[in-house]
Amino acid sequence: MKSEMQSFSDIAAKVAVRSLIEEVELTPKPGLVDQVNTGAHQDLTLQLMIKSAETLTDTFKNIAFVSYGRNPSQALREEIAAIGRIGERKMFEATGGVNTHKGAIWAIGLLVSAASIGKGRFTIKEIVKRAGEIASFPDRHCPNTNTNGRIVTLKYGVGGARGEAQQGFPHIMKFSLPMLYRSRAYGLTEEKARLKTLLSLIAHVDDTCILHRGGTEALMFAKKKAAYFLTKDNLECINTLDEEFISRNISPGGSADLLAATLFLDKIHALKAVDEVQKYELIK
Ligand SMILES: CC(C)(COP(=O)(O)OP(=O)(O)OC[C@H]1O[C@@H](n2cnc3c(N)ncnc32)[C@H](O)[C@@H]1O)[C@@H](O)C(=O)NCCC(=O)NCCS
Ligand SMILES: Nc1ncnc2c1ncn2[C@@H]1O[C@H](COP(=O)(O)OP(=O)(O)OP(=O)(O)O)[C@@H](O)[C@H]1O
Repeated sequence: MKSEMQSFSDIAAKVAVRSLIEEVELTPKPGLVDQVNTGAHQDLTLQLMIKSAETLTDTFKNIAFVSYGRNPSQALREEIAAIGRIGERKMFEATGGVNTHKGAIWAIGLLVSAASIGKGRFTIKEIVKRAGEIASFPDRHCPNTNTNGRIVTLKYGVGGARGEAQQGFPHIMKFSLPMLYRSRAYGLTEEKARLKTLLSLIAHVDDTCILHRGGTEALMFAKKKAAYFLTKDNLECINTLDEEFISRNISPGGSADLLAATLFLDKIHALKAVDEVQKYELIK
């Protein structure tokens, strides 16, 4: 029989991978890979994104397993960083060197770890708080390479993926989760609710993917346009935004990662209320 720790790790990994797949399958999305086009990307496809997500199951499972019932600490930070880096390697092997989910491994990896610290019983607020604590321990084994994110965070003085996590995912707590819940309560279809959730992120996140490709001008453009489309009831015209992003080479990859992280938190929270048998039914 499986231990509680093994069951939770299996479930958390399934929910994490499901969230990644649901993010990429959401269509339309401006500038991002979806079921209709590959957005502002020449090297990514829907199939590659799904394959990449599926290779990450063991990474998330192992992160949950080593985190179960522990407290945030330097030791835990280093253990999950090592697992996260193995995950990144597997992702690059599966995609032939293309970056499909680097930011997502980071954000969702931390959230999986935090949820597992609480043995699946934490509230969303507790999960993001613990994730922030883990991310705030120094990454002593981080290779000293000049990643796009690092170059851009220094150049423009923004927090990027690291800052977002260290602060306890403020854009999820302030914008995307409230938008998801409000849109559902308002009676929007789940698809539209998720699209609005994504737009709420693009309108506020200092996305290093956008900054790296197009600087401040592109970031300002993306934020302004997303805020404008959020005021529209008819979201069908989102295809126009997709065309504008593609023509300017804008890809809000950081917001896409945070959308997947939002879906992860929403699902993990929903699973708290059901018993073990129902859990497996729900995540099948
Ligand atoms: C912190 C990470 C993301 C590296 O960050 P860095 O900015 O140097 O890298 P890079 O530019 O290659 O990737 C940044 C990624 O974050 C996403 N992103 C961009 N902006 C933002 C933002 N504002 N908020 C959240 N995510 C963002 C993008 O999609 C992008 O893919 C991460 O790869 C890392 O350090 N991993 C080590 C393994 C680890 O510690 N894991 C622990 C948990 S699994
Ligand atoms: N649906 C999606 N479409 C495109 N990118 C996504 C999607 N979902 C998540 N992302 C995120 O966007 C990032 C890819 O962005 P990008 O290709 O700009 O990064 P890069 O490879 O670091 O830089 P560049 O391609 O500009 O040289 C991935 O790390 C991934 O986490």
